[in-house]
Amino acid sequence: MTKSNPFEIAQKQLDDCAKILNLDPGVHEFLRHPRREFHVSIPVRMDDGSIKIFQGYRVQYNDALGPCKGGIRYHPDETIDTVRALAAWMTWKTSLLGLPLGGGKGGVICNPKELSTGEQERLCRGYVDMVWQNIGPERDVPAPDVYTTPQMMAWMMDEYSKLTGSNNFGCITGKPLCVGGSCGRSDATARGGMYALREAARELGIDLSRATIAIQGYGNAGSYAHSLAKELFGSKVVAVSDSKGGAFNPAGIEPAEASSVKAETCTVASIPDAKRISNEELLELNVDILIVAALENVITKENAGNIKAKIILELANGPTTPEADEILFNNKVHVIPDFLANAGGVTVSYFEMVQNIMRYCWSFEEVYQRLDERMTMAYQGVLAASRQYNINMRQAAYTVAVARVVDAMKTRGWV
Ligand SMILES: NC(=O)C1=CN([C@@H]2O[C@H](COP(=O)(O)OP(=O)(O)OC[C@H]3O[C@@H](n4cnc5c(N)ncnc54)[C@H](O)[C@@H]3O)[C@@H](O)[C@H]2O)C=CC1
Ligand SMILES: O=C(O)CCC(=O)C(=O)O
Repeated sequence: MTKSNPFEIAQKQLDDCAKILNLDPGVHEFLRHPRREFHVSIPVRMDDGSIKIFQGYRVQYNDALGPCKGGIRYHPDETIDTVRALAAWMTWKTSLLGLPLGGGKGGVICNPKELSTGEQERLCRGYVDMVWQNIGPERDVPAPDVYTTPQMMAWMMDEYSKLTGSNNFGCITGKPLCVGGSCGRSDATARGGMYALREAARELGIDLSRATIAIQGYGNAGSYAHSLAKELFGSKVVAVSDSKGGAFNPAGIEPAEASSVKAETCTVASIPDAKRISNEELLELNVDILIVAALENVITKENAGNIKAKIILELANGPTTPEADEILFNNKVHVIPDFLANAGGVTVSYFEMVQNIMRYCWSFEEVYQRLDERMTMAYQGVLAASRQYNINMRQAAYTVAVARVVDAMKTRGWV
């Protein structure tokens, strides 16, 4: 099976939306491509004294609604097309949530698991050295994504501050609390997803306190989804997985156990008393809710028909291909699409920017309440559009988000 190109998928999704909105062909073509992108070579002094060159990218997809915003991914399989797709999805995400921000994304081809702490720090500073003139609070504000951490954001913020000669905390989000981070950013992606899930369950008449859940991916998004599903709803998580495989226990898996096993063995697959399963098997389990929280293209036309969950919460970006979307819609599986489901992260990143610029420090309660309001409003808006046009939830999210970006472009006189 050939691996689908995420940017071609993002473009196909936009093409479907252009038809529904009857978009002007020129406007449609403009939105199919990033406005600007940077390709950089980053020299890093390795611990053995050698110099290694890493390839990096920053894509600024569209900034009609405000400065670009989006994470930086470190991954050995990173490609420019993955970054382009992620930057496009960021554009629709910030728009859908009503944030005064555009969409961007960054990436570096590397495996941080193979780098020492010192090498990671030099790579983070080197990345900023290459892009600092093109980012910043008024231009483009990066954040964490797959295999990047709050500590890395702190090094990047520090490098940017040194280069600009001021304490520029608002240049990057997802920072640790002691250097301008926000309460609630660490679990924001999963928490926002839980608020959307609560709305969907209410709509479908599913009692979350009795629901069973399987979670693919056990990093920032997936592990917090596990603990929050238990804390907020009392749901039973029966399966979890990461890049090394999965574990299934119909009696339920405790978040504390999964986290401690992962800390000790580097994988959740070795949880005792659980059956080892593959990532593919996890997707097809007989559960009420499937949470995908790893990478792109995991739900495809090959496996979509075998999915038994009633709700899919897409905390990952781009986990479902367009062919799979059609199958899921026909099978009445309620998909909470990525740029709605995982928008909690960028929403609290936006709160972090606001606090940095205004020198505020909001409490956890203030952050949770503001996040809940935005996620609930976004979910209800998408549901209403899906009913109005009889389209799936992803197409509905696109219609709301793209219309706002087009309106801003027209008002600014771009098109
Ligand atoms: N961290 C954030 O604030 C946000 C993250 N996302 C998305 O959520 C997804 C996960 O990101 P994070 O949790 O931040 O990353 P992370 O780096 O904290 O964790 C990634 C997890 O995915 C697992 N994984 C990697 N390859 C896998 C595979 N082939 N099969 C199964 N599991 C695999 C890893 O083992 C790890 O547990 C990504 O799609 C990311 O773009 C979306 C919005 C915000
Ligand atoms: O927090 C942010 O600014 C963006 C997070 C991100 O990369 C995403 O939502 O995919």
